[in-house]
Amino acid sequence: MAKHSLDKDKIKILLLEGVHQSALDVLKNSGYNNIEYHKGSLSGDELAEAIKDAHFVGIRSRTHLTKEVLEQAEKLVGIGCFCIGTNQVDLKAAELLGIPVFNAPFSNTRSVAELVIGEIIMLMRGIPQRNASAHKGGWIKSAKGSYEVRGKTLGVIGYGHIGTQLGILAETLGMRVVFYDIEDKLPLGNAHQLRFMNELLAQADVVSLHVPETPQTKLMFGAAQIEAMRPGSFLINASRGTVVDIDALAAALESKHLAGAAIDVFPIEPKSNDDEFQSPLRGFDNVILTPHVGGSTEEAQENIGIEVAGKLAKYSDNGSTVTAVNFPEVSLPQQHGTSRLLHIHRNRPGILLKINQAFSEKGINIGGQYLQTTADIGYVVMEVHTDQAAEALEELKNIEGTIRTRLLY
Ligand SMILES: NC(=O)C1=CN([C@@H]2O[C@H](COP(=O)(O)OP(=O)(O)OC[C@H]3O[C@@H](n4cnc5c(N)ncnc54)[C@H](O)[C@@H]3O)[C@@H](O)[C@H]2O)C=CC1
Ligand SMILES: O=C(O)CCC(=O)C(=O)O
Repeated sequence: MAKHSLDKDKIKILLLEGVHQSALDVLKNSGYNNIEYHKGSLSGDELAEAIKDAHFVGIRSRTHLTKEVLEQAEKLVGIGCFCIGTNQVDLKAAELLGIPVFNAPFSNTRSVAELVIGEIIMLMRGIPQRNASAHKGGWIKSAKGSYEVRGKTLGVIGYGHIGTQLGILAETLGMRVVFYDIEDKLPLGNAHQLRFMNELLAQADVVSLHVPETPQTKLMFGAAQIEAMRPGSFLINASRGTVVDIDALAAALESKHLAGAAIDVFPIEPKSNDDEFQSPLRGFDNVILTPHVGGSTEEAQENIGIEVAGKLAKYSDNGSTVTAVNFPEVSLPQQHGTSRLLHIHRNRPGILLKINQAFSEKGINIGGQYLQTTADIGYVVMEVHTDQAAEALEELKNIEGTIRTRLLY
């Protein structure tokens, strides 16, 4: 029978931001019932209080797990981002504290691509302003400024999982697709990669941004890029709010250089649905504003729940870190008849030697050993006879450079 260094009922899992019921089902089916569930995000003292005795935490994009928050979370062993973006977590701090971070790299990508397709059609038909007018009793029955998407050019910036799917969907509507990416990418369908972003901006009737938040993408789309877009074209951003200079965008809408925009992500987003949304883009009838719902569909959230909860349960059960975004990746078979020890340490020469020496001096036989490292940390998983597991754990705790140890079973 499997034994954990902690009884599964003592492993507290904190789930925030209303992650899908499927996550709870997976965790409960894996024997984890000590779950604290919150519909919204937490911050400040509330977050510190809830996370201080949690072993795992599950979040979406609103909860910020900074170095300070993580340092207060003394029991935390794993983080699940129930989304794609992991920029809301200080990944380096988590790594140095020996905490792997998992996400769902694909599960909501189709949902984002579908939303953007809908927005392209709505924007090119001038629907947002007609809709706004009709709500006020107006009636703009006119073809002026309304276009089919067929034959128009879509410029995709960031041709990854979302950008590629968007390109394929746009082509089925008869659009021509060009893209810009810092990497050489295989163009799908008839898409065409352009070497310079400005080439794309000069050609595109609609520009859609699908880059991750990195130091390089911060404000990468500012006044100069907006100015380089074709007069009367449209901008869509469902990537991250830090990528676009919102004031520059507002100015281009004000001057009518751009005919409209669809924005799903903002530099500052309300912490909960009860907080007011503030943005210089409020009040433009030709702008579709959505509350960061690009990936918020029932299908995506259910799949994300299953995927990320499964990764957390697997790490807790057998130490597997495959697909962790900040951690050495170790893929492990289930072990029978032995106990498994996890040891996370500062990556410096000789640690493995010290572990093996310590075990050898105590007569602890190692049945299996797996080691992976990053530049800063090492992650070693060992199998030992169950009778010797407790003694082996004590030995591991005393190895210089140890960040964290766990005995699984
Ligand atoms: N609005 C929403 O609800 C959602 C937003 N997202 C955001 O969308 C982003 C993209 O998602 P995926 O397509 O799955 O990511 P991905 O990692 O598959 O693709 C990103 C692409 O951007 C490229 N890239 C990186 N830096 C670049 C730069 N400076 N210039 C041009 N290209 C650059 C990469 O080479 C890569 O091809 C996520 O990182 C996330 O922030 C993701 C899901 C839902
Ligand atoms: O659904 C969410 O909470 C965030 C979606 C997102 O932006 C992502 O997956 O990166």
